[in-house]
Amino acid sequence: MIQAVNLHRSYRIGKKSIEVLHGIDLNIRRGERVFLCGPSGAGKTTLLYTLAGLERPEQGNVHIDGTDLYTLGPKKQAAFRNAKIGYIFQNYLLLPELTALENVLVPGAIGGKDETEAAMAALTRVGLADRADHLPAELSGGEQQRVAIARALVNHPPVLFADEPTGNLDSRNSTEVMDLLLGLAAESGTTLVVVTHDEHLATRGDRTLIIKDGSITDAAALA
Ligand SMILES: Nc1ncnc2c1ncn2[C@@H]1O[C@H](COP(=O)(O)OP(=O)(O)OP(=O)(O)O)[C@@H](O)[C@H]1O
Repeated sequence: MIQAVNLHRSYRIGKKSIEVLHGIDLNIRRGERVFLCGPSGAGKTTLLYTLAGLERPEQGNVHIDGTDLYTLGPKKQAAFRNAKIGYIFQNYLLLPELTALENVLVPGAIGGKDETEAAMAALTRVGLADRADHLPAELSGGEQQRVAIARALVNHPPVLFADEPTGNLDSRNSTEVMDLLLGLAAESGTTLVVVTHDEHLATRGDRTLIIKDGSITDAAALA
């Protein structure tokens, strides 16, 4: 479902260029749940952005469901992402001036009865139907994260990326949010890639990958 070949990405800081992704190859099967771990600054977010079409690699390519992401023009790529890819950003990234319902509506073509129904259905799936009119500031961290999950899933994407979805939550909320994410993904056969620092949570998928020094290793291979 997700195939990455020879991904290279570096950042220029002053005069220095630092290579963050060092020729990464990756194959993730349809419906597989993969956890991605690694030290802070190892490149987990950069890899997720690159796999999701949000950051073009300097070398290499990414195929999602058979489509070569970075050969698409900007409009086609945006439409492809909207249909195929859900993304849960680090720190929720909800728009503070919009209600929970309006935040979930953001990925759709704004407005229309069907979109509102779909957004309400997504909020219901994450247990927040009664909070639809609340602003993010009126919600707890766990609730905000659930709104972000509803937003990522509103279009029923076959692929879902989640960057530290429990990073700001206490352990009870972390378990609840991870249960929800894994449950929703299992219900619809979603391919799931989750970045986490939490080694306990990282064992709950089908596979754990470790990124270190710009390269990726299967955790099972290290065991
Ligand atoms: N836009 C940018 N410009 C310059 N350097 C960047 C940029 N984005 C990331 N980096 C650098 O690339 C490296 C990898 O960053 P990335 O955010 O991918 O790491 P990470 O593994 O997700 O870290 P964390 O676990 O702390 O979130 C870091 O050294 C970071 O400082």
